[in-house]
Amino acid sequence: MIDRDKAFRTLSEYGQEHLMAHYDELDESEKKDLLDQIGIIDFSVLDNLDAEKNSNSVRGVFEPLGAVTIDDIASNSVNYEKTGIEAIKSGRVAAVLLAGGQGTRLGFDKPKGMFNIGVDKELYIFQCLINNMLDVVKLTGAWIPLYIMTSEKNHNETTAFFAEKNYFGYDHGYIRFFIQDMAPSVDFNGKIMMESRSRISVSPNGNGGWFSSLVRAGLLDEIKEKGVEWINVFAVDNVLQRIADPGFVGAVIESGMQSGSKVVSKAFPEERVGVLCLEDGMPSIVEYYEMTEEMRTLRNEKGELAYKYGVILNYLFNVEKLEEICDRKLPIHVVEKKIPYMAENGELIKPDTPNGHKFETLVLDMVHMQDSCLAYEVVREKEFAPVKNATGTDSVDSARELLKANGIEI
Ligand SMILES: CC(=O)N[C@H]1[C@@H](OP(=O)(O)O)O[C@H](CO)[C@@H](O)[C@@H]1O
Repeated sequence: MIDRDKAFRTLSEYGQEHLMAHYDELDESEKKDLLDQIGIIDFSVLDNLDAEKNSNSVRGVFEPLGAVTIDDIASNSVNYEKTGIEAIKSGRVAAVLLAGGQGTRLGFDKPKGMFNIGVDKELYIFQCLINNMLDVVKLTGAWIPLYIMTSEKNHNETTAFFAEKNYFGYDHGYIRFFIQDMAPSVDFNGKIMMESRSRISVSPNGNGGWFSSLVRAGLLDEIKEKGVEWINVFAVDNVLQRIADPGFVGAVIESGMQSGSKVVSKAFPEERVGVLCLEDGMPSIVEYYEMTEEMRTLRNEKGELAYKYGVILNYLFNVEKLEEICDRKLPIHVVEKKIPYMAENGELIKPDTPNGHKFETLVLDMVHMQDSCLAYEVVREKEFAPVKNATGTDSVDSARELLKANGIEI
């Protein structure tokens, strides 16, 4: 633990002395709690508030990137699957589930994966994902090591839930949990916010933090000891996605590329998915909110969207390459958010409009650090049912329809 003076020096270096304004009024355990938080926060992220204007907004020259299409895959599936099954059977494939988030946008104040998407029966989001993995376990006869990233906010609830549900039938010897690192939240003047007199406002540092958090948790050694070569990283919110999909794994291995990304053909220009493309000749993803109107709507000579391959947040990375790039800093995205904060009178306020910034690294920036990335096109109706909102597009309702259409009882 750092002492009071050291904490104060660190804060003054970054103009954040106000975090200790109430220090003398705190009891001993609160004092310790506050100093512990100051001790672990990486204050250097604050530098991005100025640097942001320069670094993240300057992008290279974009070009569309081709994919192995649904038709290509159909004609090579036997071959791809054979290669993928071999890799899975020999323990060369693991999976990482990004589950640090809460179900806030669904109106659900628990880990998102604990949301029950079932109608006539219980069917949790986590359960859908595990069931999808169990299909591959059945096919290959091999358990795929699964690493689940939680956050400080939802770790205890998530681990207790999995234990209570007996890991939904997955061999829990193959499941490990690790906690995502946190970053502080700031107001529009760059001052870190407080949630109470002894609690600094922090939030998970974006889904790009998964690899460094995994390394910090000491799990990379285990991954290497097991002989894992490929890691399939996937998001919690797509209940139809295939995980450690032998066809995808096999196609990436056969292609000789360093990484792979599952993609869908975008349904319409404004669809809220990032697009996989080339930036200065290297694979890159441009998020939906970063795309220019021209990039969103440009058509090729066939009349299709030029940037048509949307990512579904299901990537395959090579462990050796990840180790090589892990010392390189991922760009930090400064994102406007609604951040609960303590007012002058000590009351916790939950704002209705954005009132500050959070700092996030994004997994998609790791794609730009790869020499190559195979875009692997999947059938959206079969593999893409994102649960982002309570109703409407990409919602609980639309995901339920898609689950039913795929013969899954809900
Ligand atoms: C930072 C990140 O990984 N963003 C992802 C993620 O976006 P959301 O803003 O979380 O919906 O999921 C999309 C797929 O549902 C994917 O297209 C996009 O690239």
